[in-house]
Amino acid sequence: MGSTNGYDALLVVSFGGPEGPEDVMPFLENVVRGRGVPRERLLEVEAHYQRFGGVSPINRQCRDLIAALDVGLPVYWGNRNWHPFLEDTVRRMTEDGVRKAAALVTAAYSSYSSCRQYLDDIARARAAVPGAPEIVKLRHYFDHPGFVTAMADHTRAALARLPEGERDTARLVFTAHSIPLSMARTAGPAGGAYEAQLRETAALVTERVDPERAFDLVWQSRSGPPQVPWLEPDVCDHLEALHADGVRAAVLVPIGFVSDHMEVVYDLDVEAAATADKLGMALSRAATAGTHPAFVSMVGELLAEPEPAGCAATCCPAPVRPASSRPSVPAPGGDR
Ligand SMILES: CC1=C(CCC(=O)O)c2cc3nc(cc4[nH]c(cc5[nH]c(cc1n2)c(C)c5CCC(=O)O)c(CCC(=O)O)c4C)C(CCC(=O)O)=C3C
Ligand SMILES: [Fe+2]
Repeated sequence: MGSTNGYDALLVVSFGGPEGPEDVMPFLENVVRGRGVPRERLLEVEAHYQRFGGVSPINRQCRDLIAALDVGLPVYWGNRNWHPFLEDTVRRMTEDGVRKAAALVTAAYSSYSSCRQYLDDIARARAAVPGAPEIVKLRHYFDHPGFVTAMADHTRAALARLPEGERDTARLVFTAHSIPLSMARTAGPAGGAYEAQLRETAALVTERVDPERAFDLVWQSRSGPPQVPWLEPDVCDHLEALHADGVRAAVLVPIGFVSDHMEVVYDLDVEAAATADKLGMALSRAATAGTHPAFVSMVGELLAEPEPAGCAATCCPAPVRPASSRPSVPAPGGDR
């Protein structure tokens, strides 16, 4: 396809995840360094990973997406929290003579966690490698027709998997990762962008699937200390509330994520599924965008767009954390 912006490579930037039992704790420590996540929560999450043999599905999904891409450029892959680390990838790109790469981040929305942290980690990796290429982050794609089409197709397929008698009245329940309220308030140029963008995508998907149907946006995977307020309601509490209102069936649509990684397969397919089971509700979970052809084509379309202006330095600032949650000694590699 070539590129109008002088890109000579595409860099896929993702979260990273463990690939075996012994990777799990060091990975989790990278993720939560300086973030004030209670130890008990960490051990709980460790058990989620160990239940799946210590292997997060996210790396396989990144490899599958990269294999499906056909953008006429060399494609590199680097993660924030596990191998292949961004810094190692940027070093390889530099050795290969890459001058200007476009970055596709596997997170579609604005917020500190889903945008700024990726930008910071790209900047840190570039700073560590002399002669590193310029890296231009592609724009947020939450409302791109490729992403919306993929999610709409997967939502229709999930509806079709419900028992026939429940399909017409099933509620669409869109989910995304909860974030602290302080982070939600400062997301995007004017604040509130994470939730507003998610609501917009949920509406766009619903419009394509069945404009008459009721839908909700709820949250999953909350962590952090209990006294810190995060976006609510949690998906499992919401299923209880729907049940109490007489709703008999729901389709969970994880629009907050682009692949069926651990937060999706554990928090929805294990936990939310158990809640629905207990309540006697029919539940079906839509696949994430993954390697849906419309999502794959979107990447080529983003590369052909005029070069994005990029986020202002003041956009999606790091949330102020309680002093007790900050490390007293900076960790090697900095505050990821
Ligand atoms: C907005 C958002 C996304 C979506 C955007 C994006 O995709 O980036 C996302 C994705 C992901 N989150 C993931 C994993 C984890 N997130 C954690 C912790 C946290 N996530 C947060 C936010 C988000 N997270 C926040 C505010 C925290 C609290 C700590 C902090 O303030 O930073 C923890 C620590 C344990 C825990 O506390 O749960 C883990 C293990 C994985 C990998 C899954 C796999 O391995 O398959 C993925 C894709
Ligand atoms: Fe997370």
